[in-house]
Amino acid sequence: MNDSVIRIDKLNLYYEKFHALKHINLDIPEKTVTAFIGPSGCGKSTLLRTLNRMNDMIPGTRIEGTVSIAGQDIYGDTMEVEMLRKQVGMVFQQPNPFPKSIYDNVAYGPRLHGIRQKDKLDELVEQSLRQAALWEEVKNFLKRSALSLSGGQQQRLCIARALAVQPDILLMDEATSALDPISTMKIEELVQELRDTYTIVMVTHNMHQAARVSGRTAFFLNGVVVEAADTETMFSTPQDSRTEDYISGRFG
Ligand SMILES: Nc1ncnc2c1ncn2[C@@H]1O[C@H](COP(=O)(O)OP(=O)(O)OP(=O)(O)O)[C@@H](O)[C@H]1O
Repeated sequence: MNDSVIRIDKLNLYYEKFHALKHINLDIPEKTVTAFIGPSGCGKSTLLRTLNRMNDMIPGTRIEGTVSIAGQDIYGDTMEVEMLRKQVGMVFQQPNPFPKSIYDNVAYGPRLHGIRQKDKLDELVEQSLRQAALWEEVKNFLKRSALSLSGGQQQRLCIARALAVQPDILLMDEATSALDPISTMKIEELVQELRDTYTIVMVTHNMHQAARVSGRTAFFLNGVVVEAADTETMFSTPQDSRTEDYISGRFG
């Protein structure tokens, strides 16, 4: 396992009185794809959101314990949330491009962080679209509305937008579940290309997807991480009978 870049220690999360995450201890290795799997409502997205403090936006949420990224406590007093979100990008289930041009979607983050020179922006836009395997399809239409793209292209555009601010970590919350099989395959291939450069954490309902693309898997049940292991080990020799029941399709 690569060195851990994210360390989650004794984490509890409450939505008002509801105890959604219970005493989570989990290390997430850098430059690896880690998959969160488990039945609906078990806390996968909730844990993912704690990693870039998206849960701050949900009123009534309270956490205990620590999450540190590259050694820094992200809930500590000195953490700047804007910088955290630059370091930890996120892609959601539904592609959500801005109603702007393809170019402006990708340039949005860099501009927000103060980059104004056209050459530099052009370079970042091209590089990000190439990394997201979309450049060849859109290079002649960069001024076109992002909303004119197909769902799969929109999702790759959202990945390009996330990569444009040069994050270290990319969070993907069921990023292919709204896509057709071919677009899903393209995103999976893309994730495999990105995994040597970025730390990727993905929530997926699809165990086959977890097995195909991740190096590490964590299995969740009722707000608890039951087991975390190398994906191959988890799928071939799960340690906990609940993991075995889930991956063999007995529930969920
Ligand atoms: N904003 C919220 N307010 C209150 N409860 C919430 C909120 N978001 C999630 N929950 C509850 O927390 C629990 C965990 O939800 P979460 O979305 O993290 O699960 P999940 O494993 O990602 O599920 P799914 O696979 O269906 O997306 C669920 O019981 C859910 O109803």
